[in-house]
Amino acid sequence: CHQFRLLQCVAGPAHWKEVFPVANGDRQSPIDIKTEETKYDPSLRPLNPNYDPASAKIILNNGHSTSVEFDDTVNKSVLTGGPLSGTYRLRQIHFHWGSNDEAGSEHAVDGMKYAAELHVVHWNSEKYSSFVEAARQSDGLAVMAVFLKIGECNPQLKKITDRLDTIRIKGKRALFTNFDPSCLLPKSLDYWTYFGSLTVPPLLESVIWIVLREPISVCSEQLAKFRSLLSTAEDEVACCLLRNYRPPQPLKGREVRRN
Ligand SMILES: COc1ccc(C[C@@]2(O)NC(=S)NC2=O)c(OC)c1
Ligand SMILES: [Zn+2]
Repeated sequence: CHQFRLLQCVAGPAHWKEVFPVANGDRQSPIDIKTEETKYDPSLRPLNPNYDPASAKIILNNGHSTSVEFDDTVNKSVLTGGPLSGTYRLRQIHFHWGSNDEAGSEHAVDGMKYAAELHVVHWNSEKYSSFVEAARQSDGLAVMAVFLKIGECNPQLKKITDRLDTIRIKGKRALFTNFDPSCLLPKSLDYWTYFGSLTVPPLLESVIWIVLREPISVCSEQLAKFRSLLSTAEDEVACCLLRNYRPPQPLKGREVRRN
């Protein structure tokens, strides 16, 4: 797996700018949220996630993360409110984690990183006709980020971690339905919001980030299951997907607002 490591290190975040110059752009994600510098904005509304469990379709290992993909051909599962104008349609959820419990989240709060981070990805179905089109627009995507803090095993997350052994190899997928991702949201939907980007190439600067302030819990055993996923396909030397978080990027004068 050594030579693969070499390949991975060449393809690591420090080298992305050589292939994707936007990596040095003005609205890159993730960021370190300095809570003292966030600005209360009374115009921010409550978040209004409204998901239909029947939208869930499959669980997938794409080699970079594990995701649950939803049917986004109609406005059945949507996010409205918060900083958003219009309706954003649920597309998928996926996770970021690290090689140990001390780090793994993409966003940081006053320099502190959580063990992992959930991204709930939506696209602006009012203005654009597909996810791919929306992903190229400055207001195309809305991603809700939820921090996972080491503690009690999370019974809702168990619905996902119990299925990971069936999709260990990159490219594997399995049916996964009757799942409402609201079950992974904390009690409080208070949030910070800022304009940013995807955190994996092509790093498109099309994301309205909504970072929930309250974490949900995850236990070490559940995180270990994420790390046992393989970043390699059937015919390759097996390599575990030990970490998949991008480090915080320069704020470049952006404002982080809070409700
Ligand atoms: C072009 O479409 C893309 C490309 C990459 C990702 C993955 C990611 O970069 N985006 C976020 S958010 N976290 C990530 O790891 C994506 O996720 C919805 C959609
Ligand atoms: Zn992500």
